[in-house]
Amino acid sequence: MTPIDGYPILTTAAMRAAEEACGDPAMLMERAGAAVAAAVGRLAGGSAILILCGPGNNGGDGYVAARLMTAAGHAVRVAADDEPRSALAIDARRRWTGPVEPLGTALPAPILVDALFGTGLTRPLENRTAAALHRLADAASLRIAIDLPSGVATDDGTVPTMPPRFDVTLALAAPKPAHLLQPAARQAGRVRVLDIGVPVTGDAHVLARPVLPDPGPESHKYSRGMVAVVGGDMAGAAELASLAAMRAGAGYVLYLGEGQGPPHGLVRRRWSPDALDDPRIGAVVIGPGLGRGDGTGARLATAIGSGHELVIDGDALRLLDVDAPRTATTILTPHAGEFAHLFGKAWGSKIDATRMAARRADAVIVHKGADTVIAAPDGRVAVSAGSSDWLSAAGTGDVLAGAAGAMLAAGLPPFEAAGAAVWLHRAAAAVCGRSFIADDLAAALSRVR
Ligand SMILES: NC(=O)C1=CN([C@@H]2O[C@H](COP(=O)(O)OP(=O)(O)OC[C@H]3O[C@@H](n4cnc5c(N)ncnc54)[C@H](OP(=O)(O)O)[C@@H]3O)[C@@H](O)[C@H]2O)[C@H](O)CC1
Ligand SMILES: [K+]
Repeated sequence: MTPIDGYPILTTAAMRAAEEACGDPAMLMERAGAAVAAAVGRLAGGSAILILCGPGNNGGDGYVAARLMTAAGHAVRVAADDEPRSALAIDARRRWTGPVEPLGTALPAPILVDALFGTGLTRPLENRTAAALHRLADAASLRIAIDLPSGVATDDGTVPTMPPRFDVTLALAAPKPAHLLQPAARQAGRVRVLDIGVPVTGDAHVLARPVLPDPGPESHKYSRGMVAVVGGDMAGAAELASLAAMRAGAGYVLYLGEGQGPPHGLVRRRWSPDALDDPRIGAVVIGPGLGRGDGTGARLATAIGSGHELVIDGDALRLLDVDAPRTATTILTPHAGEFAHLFGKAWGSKIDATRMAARRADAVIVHKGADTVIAAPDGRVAVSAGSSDWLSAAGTGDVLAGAAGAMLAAGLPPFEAAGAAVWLHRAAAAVCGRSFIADDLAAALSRVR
């Protein structure tokens, strides 16, 4: 049972291709069932287990696990409505010698294992199946989904049928998009990968802890990275971005706008058209608090023309022409509304849509949300799992933009810089707990850096 950080994310088709490349499918199901049996056995302790089996290979995994756990001394019952249809599942069912109860009348058990549907779900669950799943899940004290909660669409994280909320989902071989994308991801609970000997690769990964450069004896403020934050109508937002850049590790942050006061380490200067003419600037952050008034378009044009690496956020995203050529490395940080404004109606999953947008804009895109997706123009994707719902507050996006500026100025390539900023932002939110404010979040970056 491995945490998912850093794992490749596989779609249904990619998972099938990986399985096929592995040879004997019966051996794979036996391995999957054995891995499930070991994991569920550990989670269950001595409690009784009820396994719900569907007609496909997800159900087949359930029958194999039931057989192996019974042999290991666990109290296991099986419930199913449909006879198995795939050859593998038929064989797995044949080798389960215990009774199979109807779903509708099965009594609950403390440990519920959902092996109804996995990657092969093609339509909503029948009402009676969904009702039985919810009834039995509600009565259980631990709910475990095999591969995926039954009812979610593997490749885009939509929910043709809303499953119960599981405590643990055991992803076979690799996480799938539905383990990360909302609303499905919420229902999966903690996701752990079971290694079943299928090698998996891909260009989309679960965001992993970044390797961040630490200062050394030779370091000085400019070598740690100089970030310029372009201010505008709302000083507070740009100041938050500035503070976040400092807390994320930038050696020198220059705030170009109105306003006075702490922190005293922040260098304040009025905006002027030549304000960015400093070769020591490593990254420019523009958008937080920029506003949409007169002169904001000119500030954005100056930032883009400066040739410095860019983080474009907030109001600047409303002014940006994504198709206009830019020479500088760019990170764009849209939330869903800004993404729709920039790129129109999304096609496919959030992963697909963000990847296409990154190609089109020739920029790294941080498509924010409870399931933040980061994509690079070369097709690489990282998805952030498990961020705090308390991040849904004003100013948290400004903090992310500032952190991204610090990572760029520190010399990280843009895809890695964006991923590092998202990681730090999420980690800072985790240490802040509940009902924190954006200022707390910025301050907490120092604790997780
Ligand atoms: N990852 C691995 O290496 C391994 C994964 N395994 C497991 O296999 C499943 C995928 O198995 P598959 O048989 O492709 O799919 P499912 O078990 O999810 O279900 C497909 C069957 O269910 C029918 N179906 C689909 N949707 C519904 C629905 N809403 N209601 C009723 N029936 C439904 C479908 O029939 P069709 O009519 O759509 O053709 C199929 O009969 C994967 O998730 C893993 O658990 C293997 O063990 C090997 C290793
Ligand atoms: K399942």
